Amino acid sequence: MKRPHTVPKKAAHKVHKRQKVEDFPKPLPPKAKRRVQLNELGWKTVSMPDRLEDTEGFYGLEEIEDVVIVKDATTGNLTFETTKTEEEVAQDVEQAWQREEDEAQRLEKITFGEEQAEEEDKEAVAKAPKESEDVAWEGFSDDGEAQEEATGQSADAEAAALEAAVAIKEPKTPKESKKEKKKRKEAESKKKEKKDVDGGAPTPDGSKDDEELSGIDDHSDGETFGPGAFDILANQPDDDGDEADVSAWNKLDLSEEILGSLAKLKFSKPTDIQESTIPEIMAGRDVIGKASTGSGKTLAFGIPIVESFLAARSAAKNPEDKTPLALIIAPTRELAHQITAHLTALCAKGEFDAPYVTSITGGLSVQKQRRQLEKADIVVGTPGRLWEVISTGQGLLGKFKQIKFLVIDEADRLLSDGHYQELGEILKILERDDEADGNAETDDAPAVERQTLVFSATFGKALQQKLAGTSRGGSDLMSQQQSMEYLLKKLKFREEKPVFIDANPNSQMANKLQEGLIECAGTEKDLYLYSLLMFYTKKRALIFTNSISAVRRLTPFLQNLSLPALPLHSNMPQKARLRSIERFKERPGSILVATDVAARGLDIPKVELVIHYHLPRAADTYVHRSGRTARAEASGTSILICGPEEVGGVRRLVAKVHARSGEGSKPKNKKTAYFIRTLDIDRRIVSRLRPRAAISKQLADTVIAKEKKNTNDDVMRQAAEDLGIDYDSEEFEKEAKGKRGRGTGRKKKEKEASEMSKGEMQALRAELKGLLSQKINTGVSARYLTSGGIDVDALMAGEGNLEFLGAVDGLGFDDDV
Ligand SMILES: Nc1ncnc2c1ncn2[C@@H]1O[C@H](COP(=O)(O)OP(=O)(O)OP(=O)(O)O)[C@@H](O)[C@H]1O
Repeated sequence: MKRPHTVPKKAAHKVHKRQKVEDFPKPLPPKAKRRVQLNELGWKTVSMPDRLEDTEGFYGLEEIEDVVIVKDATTGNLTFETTKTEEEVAQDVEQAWQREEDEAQRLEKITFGEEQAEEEDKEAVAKAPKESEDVAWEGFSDDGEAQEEATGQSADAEAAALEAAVAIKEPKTPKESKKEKKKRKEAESKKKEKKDVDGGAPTPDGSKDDEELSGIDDHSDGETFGPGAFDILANQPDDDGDEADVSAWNKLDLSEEILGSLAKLKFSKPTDIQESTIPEIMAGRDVIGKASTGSGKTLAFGIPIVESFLAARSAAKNPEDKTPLALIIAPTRELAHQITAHLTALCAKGEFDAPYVTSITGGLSVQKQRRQLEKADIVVGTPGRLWEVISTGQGLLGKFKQIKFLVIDEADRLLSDGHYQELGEILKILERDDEADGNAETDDAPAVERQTLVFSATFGKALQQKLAGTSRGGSDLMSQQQSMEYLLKKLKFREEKPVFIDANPNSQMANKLQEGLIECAGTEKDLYLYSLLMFYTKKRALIFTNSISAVRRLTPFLQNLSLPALPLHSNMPQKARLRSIERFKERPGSILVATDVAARGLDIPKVELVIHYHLPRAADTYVHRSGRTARAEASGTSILICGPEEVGGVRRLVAKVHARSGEGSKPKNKKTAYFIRTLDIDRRIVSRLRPRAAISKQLADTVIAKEKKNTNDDVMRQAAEDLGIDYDSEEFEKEAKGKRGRGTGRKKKEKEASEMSKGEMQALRAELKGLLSQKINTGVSARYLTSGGIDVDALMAGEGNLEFLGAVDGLGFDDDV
């Protein structure tokens, strides 16, 4: 039996025609049939052609043998029966787990680039240093501006109002005391001694040891995805063996182990949010932390958790009684894996026994995750899978009730309507009084003093309201206060007043982000997207859409135009999601076309351009999407493509996002007129790109229509087989004809597209190839792609993209904002 779209087929008995009946051995008595649940069986994955996986039109196929579908004649309900014994089924399941583990390990090897390497030269590759695309990270500026913002907040009337709800703590830069200085000096000299003893000495071939090279300890279990997918910290430029001077961290009273890790990572100083939250968390306070995107919030809560792990090491328990120390909840799988990788990498750089950090997310085996939980110190997960695993596992409830840290990352998202349900269940069980429940399993569990830590770049409720919504009334202050009250209500903080730390009170957007918009007819967004990407060739770009179908359509549209586009959306199989991110990260100049599943938290180095193909549905989404670029010290650009009717909404949105900077729509600096600048694309160039864009769109639509038709046919055929009737697609279509309704025009187009012949498609591809080989030359006279952004010298010299005469930089933005 295959799922999702095949019916069970009994193995055909091949009987030799001339064989006599009496030659057969006596038939075995029929095996007893047992009713089974499909999700309890050991399904085998059916390999699919790459083409299908890449278009992401399928979820993948799995098959199972010896299972028949039984239909109840009266109710029509379907049940499933097998002749296998319980042991046989258990064996199948065990084998399925094994296959899954093997597959995960294989994937991980691909991630590390090891599979091919193994064939070529195992040893040489194992020793070779991994290439890092990153430039040295210089650390955050500690200049007066940030200080001013911070101190400005304390005097702010808003702060007084908020204080009613939470204890506000201003970010501060404490001066190093004599004691601290002494401690720092001691630590530094100890570190030096240690280095002198064991090291930093290169291995004979000049490379570093394996652990340091790999960056992330993957625990060899295949489910904590390794550096390839999320080598957040492994990207940091520490390959030269040098360590940074980390004396700027001393005021935070961190352990030598963590200081050692930070030195190796070359994180020479804490970011504002780290500096202000770490001491509070280490002092046992509940903390709500707000800071702009890419400002290091993960380590702001991660470092104190690891410190707590290190402090508790001596009180090691029997592994059987092991309980996780921290539970970190994030809204998406990718973010959960990234946080896991981030913390694992922090510890891998240190010289201590690292805590076991594991991800509990959908898309991977539940059983295996349960096993991993048994040894986990830090658990990072998405609410749905966490709830499933905790609530159905044995003894896990009691263990989780003893966690010492509960972290809600991207809290405004997780606590918003529509996402809260499963998180709410988790919170409920964590708070539940067992004695009242009579829950014997956890009666012995001691009451634990748990710290609750809540982080995000956006907290204002107004930011969550839809653009078209009613957010005009009420100031941002009110909404922020409301959202704090909301948080206090939903989360059971241990303290009456958790500390609220806003590291960037005057701005939600990253410092070095430049914002622009391009106006075009709604029907021409594809063309303008292509034009923009042609202009920005070689920039790593992230394109956001509001729907999965748009991702499915735009990816082949861009690929047909020879642009390296990759898809990312929540309906893709998990391994394909990870693969897309990995490729996006590896290949300079690649393009990720994504839904908002990529909007929050993802920390992919060197994303230089974010394009909003669809307008974000809410202002907070705009902040988070745009925050995928201009992270840490880097600069980046965010461009909205909008139809004429959308421009007003966009301006409102941007005004709202920048409202707290206190400048309204005043100029950001002398050169840039407003926070967001309208980009004046040269329409002549766009019109020269139109023919190729049109053909590419036609091809992409055709492929999708054909796939859709095939999938529909399969589904109909299965339904027909289940019902015991014949399915004839043409007959079915004839019957459907005449039933006219909404979407008939679209369906007609789809049908036409799905019927395009191979020859016609080949002809279109050839035509497109011809067009792509031509230069788009407008002559070097008037205006170019955008006013003021063209490097005319480069243009004259024929530099930049060969297919498209134009500079690749500029776009009328200033380099330093
Ligand atoms: N002290 C530091 N010095 C230098 N780099 C740092 C420091 N702390 C964190 N980073 C790096 O900064 C980047 C952004 O960190 P992180 O992902 O934690 O940001 P964030 O604030 O959680 O962003 P978002 O709001 O988008 O989730 C990461 O690549 C991380 O390795």
